[in-house]
Order: sequence, then structure tokens, then C-alpha cells
Amino acid sequence: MEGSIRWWSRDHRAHHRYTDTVKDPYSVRKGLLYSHLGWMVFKQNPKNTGRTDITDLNEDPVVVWQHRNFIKCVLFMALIFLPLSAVFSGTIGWVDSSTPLFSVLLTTATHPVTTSSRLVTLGEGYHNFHHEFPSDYRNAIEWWHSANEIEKGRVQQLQKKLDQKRATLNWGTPLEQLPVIGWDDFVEEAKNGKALVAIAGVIHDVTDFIKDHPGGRALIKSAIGKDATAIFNGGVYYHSNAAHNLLSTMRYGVLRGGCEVEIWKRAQFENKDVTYVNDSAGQRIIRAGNQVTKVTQPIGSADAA
Ligand code: HEM
Repeated sequence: MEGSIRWWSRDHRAHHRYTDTVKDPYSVRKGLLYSHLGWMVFKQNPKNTGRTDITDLNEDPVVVWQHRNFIKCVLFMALIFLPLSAVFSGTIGWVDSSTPLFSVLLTTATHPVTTSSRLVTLGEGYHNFHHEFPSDYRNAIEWWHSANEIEKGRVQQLQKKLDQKRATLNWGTPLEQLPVIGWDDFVEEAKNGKALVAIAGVIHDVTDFIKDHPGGRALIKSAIGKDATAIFNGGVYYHSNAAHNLLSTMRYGVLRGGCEVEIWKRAQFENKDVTYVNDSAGQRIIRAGNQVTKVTQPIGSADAA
């Protein structure tokens, strides 16, 4: 039913090359039933199937012979070989393991593998692996498979999950989206009641946080309308990585002439090659300790005095 070696391989190569597109002969987008059985039962228009190179198959005498004598081979297998093997082995069962599971696993070809899909397909739910590594005889990654290429794929999948997770979190307004505020305007706004604190060239609105500050209201209030870069980074207290992360959620603006931040911002506008690393979702990756407000060498600390 699945045709000659040549016919099957040609379509399977097209399936790998054009997975889930109109040129894929078993595209799951044509329906579950079609990707399961339809592609074998219905005559396909060869023009619709993507082109593939099968010169190697055409040069293989066994493949060519089997293709030319396909009907004879089928009749031989069905009417002579199978009955004889049943007689000699004492069993009459014959299971073609590929087709019943094929449709289910095809649906997983472009989707993440789930535990249920693995169970329902008796392991064939790992079909993504077969698409990534078509020359690999195995069907899945297990702990004893440590080949470099497979590990790279695994790390990239983990990275994808990490990117999805990162995109759900609040990392603060990206610097390039913040307004640039001059020093005098910053001081003026702070005087007029907005609790603004400048740290490392970024202005933060800490109004809602004053009451929750673990170091007390008085200390955080003492920094309003000031540049608290040194104070925040060890001058009074060396704030944690978590404190810098929290601070980024309070971003209000960028200080004109405010250290590296404005230089970076200007470079962005001038299209210079100064940039941060973004993940696949376009989210900026902020590694622990790499926050823009983190000044690694405390500008003024008790030790330096
Ligand atoms: C501008 C926004 C600020 C934020 C978001 C902030 C956040 C925090 C956080 C989360 C902690 C807990 C410990 C840690 O995670 O490091 C903390 C502790 C502390 N903060 Fe701040 N802080 C700010 C400003 C300031 C200022 C301006 C000062 C000093 C003038 C200050 C002095 C302290 C002190 C002394 C502690 C230690 C409290 C203790 O453990 O007893 N903080 N801050």
C-alpha cells in the first residue's frame, strides 16, 4: 500500500524537505485522516509534491528492479511469502507498525513533544527528533545520547522555553523607549512631588515603593531628586541583584548626559553597533549582575574611605 521503495522514498524526502507545507505529500494540514491514509489511497498530483533529488535511488539496481516489478512483488509477498511464513512460524499476525502511528506523530512534527503524544504513539511522538536528525537510526534523545549535535539541539530547545518564560516577565521599559529628561527637569519634577531617583543615568519613579523599602522610608526618600548611583551601589548599601531587577521595573526616563545610558541610546539612534543581546522573542537578555544600574566598582564605599 505504501508503494515501491523509490516511490515511498521520493515522497518521504519531499515530506522532510517541505514539512507541513503544500509541497509536503503527507502534510498534516490536509487533515489527520489524509496524513494517515489519504496520501496512500488517493492518487496524488505529482506537480503538487515538492521536488527532491533521487538520483541515488535511480542508480540502485535493487530499488529500480523493485519499482519496475512492484505489483509482482506485492502479489508474491501477499500470496506466497506471508502464508508460507505463517505456516513455518506458526503465527498469522502481521503488523505494519508505521501507518497506524504515522498520522498521530505527523501532527507532532512541528509541535513540542508532550508526554501524552509519546504515550499514545508508543514513543513515535518523538518524531521531531527524526526530522531534526534524519540520518540517526534512533527515535529520541535519552540520557545516554550525548552526541554534540544532539546536545546543541537540546540546549536550543531549552533556550526556547527560557525565552518564552522571559517574555512573560516584567523587565522594565526598554531603555530606548524611555524619554530623555534633562537634569533640571528631573530635579524640578522631584521637587513637585514625584519620587524620582537617578541611578546610573536612568531615572526611576519610586513613589509606590517607598513604603515597602526594606531599608526604611527615610533612606530611600533621602535619594529623591538626586543621583543615587554610588549610594545604591555600595556607598550606603550594596544592593542585591534582585534589587537591581526590581529597580528596572520603576524606570521613568533617561538622564540627558547620564553616563553610559545616554551614549548607548545615542548610538542606537545613529545606528552604531552598540547593542544588547535579545532573545528569540525580541526580549532583551539581562543576565544577573548585568543590569544597567549595576556599577561593579562602587564609586564611593566605606572601604574606599
Ligand atoms: C531607588 C530605589 C531603591 C530600591 C528599588 C531599593 C531596594 C532595596 C531592596 C530590594 C532591599 C533589600 C536588600 C537587597 O535586595 O539588596 C534594600 C535594602 C536596603 N536599602 Fe534600598 N532600595 C532603593 C534605594 C535605596 C537608597 C537610596 C538607600 C540609601 C540611601 C537604600 C538603602 C538600603 C539599605 C540600607 C538596605 C538594607 C536594609 C537592611 O537589610 O536592613 N536603598 N533596598
